[in-house]
Amino acid sequence: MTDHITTVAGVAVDTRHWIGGARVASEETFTDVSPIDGSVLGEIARGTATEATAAVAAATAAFPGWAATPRAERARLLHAIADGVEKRLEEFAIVETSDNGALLRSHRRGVMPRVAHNFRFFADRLLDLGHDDFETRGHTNHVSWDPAGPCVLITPWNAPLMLATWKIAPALAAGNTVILKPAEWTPLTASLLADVTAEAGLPAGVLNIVQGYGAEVGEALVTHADVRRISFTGSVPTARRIAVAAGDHLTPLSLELGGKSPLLVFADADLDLAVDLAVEQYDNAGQVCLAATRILVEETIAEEFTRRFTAKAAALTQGDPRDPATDIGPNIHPRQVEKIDGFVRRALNAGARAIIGGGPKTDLGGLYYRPTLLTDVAQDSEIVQEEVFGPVLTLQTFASEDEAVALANDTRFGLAATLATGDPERAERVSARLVAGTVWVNCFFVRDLRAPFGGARQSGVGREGGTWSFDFYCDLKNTVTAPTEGVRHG
Ligand SMILES: NC(=O)c1ccc[n+]([C@@H]2O[C@H](COP(=O)([O-])OP(=O)(O)OC[C@H]3O[C@@H](n4cnc5c(N)ncnc54)[C@H](O)[C@@H]3O)[C@@H](O)[C@H]2O)c1
Ligand SMILES: O=C/C=C/C=C(\O)C(=O)O
Repeated sequence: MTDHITTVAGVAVDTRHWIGGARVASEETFTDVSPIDGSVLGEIARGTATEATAAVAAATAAFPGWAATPRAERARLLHAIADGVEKRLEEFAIVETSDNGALLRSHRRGVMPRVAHNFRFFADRLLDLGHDDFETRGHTNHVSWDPAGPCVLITPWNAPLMLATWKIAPALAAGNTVILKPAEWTPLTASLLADVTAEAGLPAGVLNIVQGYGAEVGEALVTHADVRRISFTGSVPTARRIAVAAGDHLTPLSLELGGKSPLLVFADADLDLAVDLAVEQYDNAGQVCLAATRILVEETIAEEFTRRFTAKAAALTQGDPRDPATDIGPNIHPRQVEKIDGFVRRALNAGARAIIGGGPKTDLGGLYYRPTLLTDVAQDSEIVQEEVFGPVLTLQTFASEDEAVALANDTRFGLAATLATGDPERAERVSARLVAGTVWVNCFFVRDLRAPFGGARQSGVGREGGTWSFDFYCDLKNTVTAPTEGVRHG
């Protein structure tokens, strides 16, 4: 590493913050390590309240100019950023894989194209954004979508750039300025994005990126009085802290949190499809907020389901996420692996049985965990109620539709639910009864950015996506104008 630049898989990445259109170093740094092999990727600037204050000041200064920039020009710049991401897609993909250990083939084919799409989608949606004017006794009501101001966006490590741009794009489209605080385990692709936005011509201070720990720079950002919106994706305990911090200034919040989503498999389902959907839950080594980690199977088909699931899961290849043949890569961090294993140990001690897996895959080194399916688990047990965030699923059976729905909803979460059934009427009935922000019927992770996205109960507060993103990131205003002549006070 020289002059704050580190080279990751041949790609030069600046390790400093990006504040007001300039690179800014901190006195202290933290070490970013690759989960693939434990190698050091860089010494990253460790922000404090000083950098948080500077970033909010830069975002505040840039706000009036950006807010006044015509929608068409804002949209053009967002498309230019998408072009830049697409042009450097391979670099983004390999750097993200090095940093968080998710599959390179997923980053190439799915995740990084989605990053570009996040910008394109919200740019286009901005141009369509409107509201029909309406009349009240001769007065016109005109609704406008005013930009709100500087937005603090705080994001996790499991899909770093995808989840960051899912917030950055609508916030910028809306005419706001942004301060992003990426997760400290995955700081790199956000820094590359800063380069791309500069090349695209985004004015200085419109997007700022501060690196560092949540308890330090993160806390300083969410308590800042000049911040007009906070959007957070991460865990429930952190969300609680942020909500309390935001309470001081009553800063509006959007929270996208954890889950313990069910996969309901009815006897009338296409069993191969159901098994495919279940095995898909090991994607990203189980580090997916939406993952359907509680498999609920109708008891008459449980044996056959388990047989096919076991065969299918046995064919999964674990290993280096850069290898195109790999299906499951490492988990993010030794702490995360310890946490996953703790959940599994306690479940086994409480009487659970591991149908597959049940521990780390030691021959690959410390961070790989064997895909695990646990059965004989009590509904009120920790393993059924708490989010593990690793490749660990539970299997329970049900005897009736009512029981299936009762088990599915018996959780403090409500992010998503998936059901497999061959009966469209059952699909409709059950979907209507499930508590979840998204329900997938005979499919999983089909995402359309026009749809509302978020969770019920402790899976979140508010919805983002499509118009809902603009609802959150804008200060909606209604202007009521009297007729030029005639009526006053109606
Ligand atoms: N609903 C969704 O869309 C979604 C998507 C992905 C992940 N998740 C959830 O995220 C969690 C995993 O991510 P994680 O472990 O990085 O979560 P986390 O809550 O530990 O950290 C998330 C972010 O918050 C920051 N942070 C921590 N303390 C803070 C504080 N006091 N003030 C401000 N910022 C602070 C962290 O630095 C990080 O950037 C899981 O629960 C998962 O379900 C949810
Ligand atoms: O791990 C969680 C993944 C969340 C996905 C999205 O936020 C999305 O697809 O927009």
